[in-house]
Amino acid sequence: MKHFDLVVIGSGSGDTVIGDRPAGWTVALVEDQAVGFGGTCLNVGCIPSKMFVHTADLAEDARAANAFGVDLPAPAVRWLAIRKRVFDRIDQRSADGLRDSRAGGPNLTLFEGKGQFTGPNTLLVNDGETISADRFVIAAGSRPIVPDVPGLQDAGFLTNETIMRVEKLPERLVILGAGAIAAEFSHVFSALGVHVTVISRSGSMLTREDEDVSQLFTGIARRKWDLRQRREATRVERTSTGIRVHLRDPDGGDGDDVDDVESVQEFVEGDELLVAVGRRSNADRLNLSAAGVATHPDGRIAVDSRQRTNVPGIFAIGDVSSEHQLKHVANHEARVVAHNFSHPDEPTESDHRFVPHAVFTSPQIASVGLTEQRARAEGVPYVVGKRDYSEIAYGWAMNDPEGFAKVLADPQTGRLLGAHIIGPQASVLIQPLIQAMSLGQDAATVARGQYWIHPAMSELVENALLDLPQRSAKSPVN
Ligand SMILES: Cc1cc2nc3c(=O)[nH]c(=O)nc-3n(C[C@H](O)[C@H](O)[C@H](O)COP(=O)(O)OP(=O)(O)OC[C@H]3O[C@@H](n4cnc5c(N)ncnc54)[C@H](O)[C@@H]3O)c2cc1C
Ligand SMILES: NC(=O)c1ccc[n+]([C@@H]2O[C@H](COP(=O)([O-])OP(=O)(O)OC[C@H]3O[C@@H](n4cnc5c(N)ncnc54)[C@H](O)[C@@H]3O)[C@@H](O)[C@H]2O)c1
Repeated sequence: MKHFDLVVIGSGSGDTVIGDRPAGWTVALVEDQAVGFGGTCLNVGCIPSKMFVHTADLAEDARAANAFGVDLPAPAVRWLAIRKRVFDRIDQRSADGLRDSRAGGPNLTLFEGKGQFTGPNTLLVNDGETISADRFVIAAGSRPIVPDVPGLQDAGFLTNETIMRVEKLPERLVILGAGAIAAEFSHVFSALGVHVTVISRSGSMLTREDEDVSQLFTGIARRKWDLRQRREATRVERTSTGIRVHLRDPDGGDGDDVDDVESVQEFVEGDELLVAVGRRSNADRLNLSAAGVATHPDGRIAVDSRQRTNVPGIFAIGDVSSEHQLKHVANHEARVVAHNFSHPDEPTESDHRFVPHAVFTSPQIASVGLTEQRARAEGVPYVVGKRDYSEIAYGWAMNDPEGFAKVLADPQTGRLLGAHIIGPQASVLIQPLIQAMSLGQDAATVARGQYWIHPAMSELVENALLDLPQRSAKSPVN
């Protein structure tokens, strides 16, 4: 049996651990290429989706140009050219990674196949070879949840793993779910001219965002897409004209009422159906019971702040264990593990206090820290500052009528508790607020302790901070 200092399962964020491993360690990477070498973010997640989002933004801007006095023809969309631009780059990067890992190099061996534990120190690869190691890092990611809706499997559906590679742009797309993936792909496909229907179980889209953000975005979504609110899928069928999803009001009664509700015959139909109802940890693919690794009730591997599982020598990072299914969190956790391997006497811990995220839809959304509804529910005292894009000079330039930045601060200390932005470049604008929270700066220091370039869009952030009640503000500097 081959023995290694370290075995890493998963080539997504697991790759960072390998890159930063202590000199001289023998390492095995086990990867079954379920989504392509390099994992979700590279192949079927963040990176290709944002390349499509940028393309969609261009098409949307072209349609909006006449409001600025520039008349452009309606964009003609060449789907295969759009897809080729994205995947020529992605597939090359994935292939390069696979080639380099196959070539190995000093002390690196790639095992291509599915890894499953047979004990706390042993892993069976592809039902063939068993390898052993002193340490394991499980970076096995997550996969789309497929809800148990009658007819769904037979009718056929897309997930984030397949939708970006369809051969033909559908004329009509139905999306089940109203979270991050739904919001991003609704924007992508509607901007490319596809009729989009979104099925939301709750009354809103993006319900985990701050209530003001979710409410504004839901209103915008209703104008742009066929948003079916408070609806759940009861049955899916393929008809001669497409894929039909039968709907009912989730509060419309229990299962016995399905017939009554279906007699109303509410359904939506598309040429394609995207299922985007969340993602679940791949921990169940690893035969963890053989190693004795504990999991949470939702299936995620349980880890401590150093990413250690309950079994000595077994670590987990990223979507397989994290409550934040975000690439920057997976990367952070990978760096913590790698650091602690190299510096066992000066261990560091993962910092999940201020995890930001952005939803790259239209308008963009970015957020960090407490939402107002959570502050209320947890009884955290707070004050609010808010500024609309329409109140700052660059917002006039952009013609943005609705977007805003909202900050929550501690009324006593002036420390920021949360920040939420909806509007152009939200994902970039929020960064000084993430920095302030992470480095413990109070709102007044951030607002007045530096210059803000005039008339840049960042004045939105400055003005939201200045809108906080004065008691959390110190004397102005700039
Ligand atoms: C459509 C979409 C868009 C997203 N956009 C963003 C974004 O904009 N920003 C952001 O921060 N996050 C985004 N995310 C989330 C982000 O992609 C994930 O949080 C991140 O990729 C998780 O990385 P990971 O290393 O934990 O897992 P992965 O990258 O999924 O890596 C896991 C790897 O393990 C392999 N594997 C699994 N089980 C086994 C096994 N038993 N044996 C061998 N190999 C195995 C898999 O094949 C895979 O390659 C997005 C996700 C999706 C789906
Ligand atoms: N820009 C980004 O950072 C980004 C983009 C896309 C995805 N992601 C990551 O990927 C994860 C998965 O994205 P997602 O959009 O699939 O999940 P999500 O958790 O964001 O949203 C899931 C949606 O599905 C709904 N839902 C859940 N079960 C349902 C059911 N049985 N029937 C109908 N609706 C149901 C929920 O109410 C919610 O609206 C996200 O949580 C996020 O961490 C990140």
